[in-house]
Amino acid sequence: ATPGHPAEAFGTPPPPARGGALTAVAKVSADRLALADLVAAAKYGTGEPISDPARERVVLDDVAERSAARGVDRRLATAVFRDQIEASKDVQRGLFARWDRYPSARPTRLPDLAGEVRPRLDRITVRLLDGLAAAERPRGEPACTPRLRADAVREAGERRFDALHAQALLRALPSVCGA
Ligand SMILES: C=C(O[C@@H]1C=C(C(=O)O)C=C[C@H]1O)C(=O)O
Repeated sequence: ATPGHPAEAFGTPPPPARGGALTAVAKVSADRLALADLVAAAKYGTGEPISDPARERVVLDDVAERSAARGVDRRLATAVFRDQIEASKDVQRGLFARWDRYPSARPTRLPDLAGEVRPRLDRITVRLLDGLAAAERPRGEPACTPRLRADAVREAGERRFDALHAQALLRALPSVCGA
């Protein structure tokens, strides 16, 4: 404690440390959301739908199986990934609308959805589940929601996310705290 520092003197708790388990969850979620740009680019102009329920089923089945192996509550894990998926689709819809309107902003490369992008998403699944396992304690604390929101806002700022991605990142996270 710094003698004479008013906050210390009155026992005000210090601000939450950065780099904690919830911060890591926000970072992995931002990594996943950044991939939505590649997903959108892989689908745009191909007739491939933004929403693919069969693929979502594969993702959620994978999550259910892997969560059990890590001791992460299966319903929690599934709820978190449902939010991740909705957030990804928000970004994809936003990008499609942008590209319809501004042809010069359209992607110049057609990424390979099955061969490149989905395998990258699958690797993030593992990281996010590990993150949820590591964040078990802070997830149950009352400060979870405000801390995670603050982490998401900071993460969006550091990555120079636009409003579309920043909103989607907030959309991706509430279920982490059981909301
Ligand atoms: C990311 C994709 O788009 C959507 C979002 C998904 C996800 O976030 O995992 C899965 C299926 C699609 O509904 C995809 O098709 O792979």
